[in-house]
Amino acid sequence: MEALKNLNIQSTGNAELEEALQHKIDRKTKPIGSLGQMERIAAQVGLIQQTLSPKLCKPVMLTVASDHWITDEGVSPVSTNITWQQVLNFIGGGGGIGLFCDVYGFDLYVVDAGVNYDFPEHPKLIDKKVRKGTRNFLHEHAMTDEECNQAIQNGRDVVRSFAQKGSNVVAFGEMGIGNTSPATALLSVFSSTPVETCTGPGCGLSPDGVVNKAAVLKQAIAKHGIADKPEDNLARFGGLEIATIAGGMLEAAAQRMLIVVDGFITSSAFMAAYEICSTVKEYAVFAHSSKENGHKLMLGHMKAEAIMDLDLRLGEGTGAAVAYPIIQGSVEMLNRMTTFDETEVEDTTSVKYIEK
Ligand SMILES: O=C(O)c1ccc[n+]([C@@H]2O[C@H](COP(=O)([O-])O)[C@@H](O)[C@H]2O)c1
Ligand SMILES: Cc1cc2nc[nH]c2cc1C
Repeated sequence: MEALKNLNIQSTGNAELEEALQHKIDRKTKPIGSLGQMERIAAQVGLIQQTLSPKLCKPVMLTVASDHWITDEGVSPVSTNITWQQVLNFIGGGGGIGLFCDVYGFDLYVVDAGVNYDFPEHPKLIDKKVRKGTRNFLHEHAMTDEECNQAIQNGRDVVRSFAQKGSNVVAFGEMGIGNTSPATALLSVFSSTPVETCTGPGCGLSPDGVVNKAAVLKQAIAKHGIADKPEDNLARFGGLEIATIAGGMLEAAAQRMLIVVDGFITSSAFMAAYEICSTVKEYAVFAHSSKENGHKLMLGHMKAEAIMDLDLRLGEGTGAAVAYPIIQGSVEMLNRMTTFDETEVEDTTSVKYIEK
């Protein structure tokens, strides 16, 4: 696929720096390893930036929106009008993501990847509309190869433009009524898990509705079959926002940016990117474990460790924004926490913690 050519993602691996980062963390006035996942995040950001003193600059939140005509099959409990209405809400600073970006210091942009609405121009809205809504993949592929390619390219272009403006942290979220269906289909396809096990209520489907949703997805997967190439599965079962986010994540890794992944749908985009190039995982932190059924399965499939579990299932990027202070704290710990060498605290680094 054209949009995946000239993609150069380098491993962050550097044994010498990794050891130096670990030593720096171990000299802090704390028992060895006692800041747990925060230590791993600090070392990861150090490796991404190839420094003992990383800095988080100009964090940007990209909430990518699209509609999905699989909704014609009754797979979502709410009207597709919510997608465009929420886009307008977000760019005005509203909704969960508008609020949390304000609280946690993210510069929020909404990317229109395929919303069924003609928006007026707005400084916070990036027009990358490929078409009005992903096709109903019960009957035809969700995207043509060209549409999927365009969406991936758009994601890459948007992220590159922020890297060029000095952002080295990019969080991803999404808005799209019906988009738990493509995310669920991708989970089933990529993890070889029965689709019934992957399917959940999305934004509030009834138990009968969930049974219908799983049946629709099962039929769609049987109709199109599973392709060898991840990008072909993305075109068959994905969504325009999912493909745009996947492209954005791949570009973020190529630009050595830290990627903050939100919930179920954003993680499905990450999973597609991961299937395309698994090195992308070295650049990603997973904000939270969503309440949507398949998310824990999805994270497990990628051996990914989520920062928190707050029973969130809103999407939009909200979990990524809420988790960000933990990432900031991890990096500040590496840079600014006192050490045994500069305080009067007795050095306890010879004490080893034995797991029971
Ligand atoms: O991020 C999540 O984990 C998450 C889980 C369930 C639902 N959502 C949001 O709900 C919408 C999709 O739900 P649905 O039922 O219409 O497929 C979409 O706008 C997502 O942002 C998000
Ligand atoms: C109101 C509403 C807000 C959302 N935000 C993300 N998905 C959503 C779904 C609904 C229904």
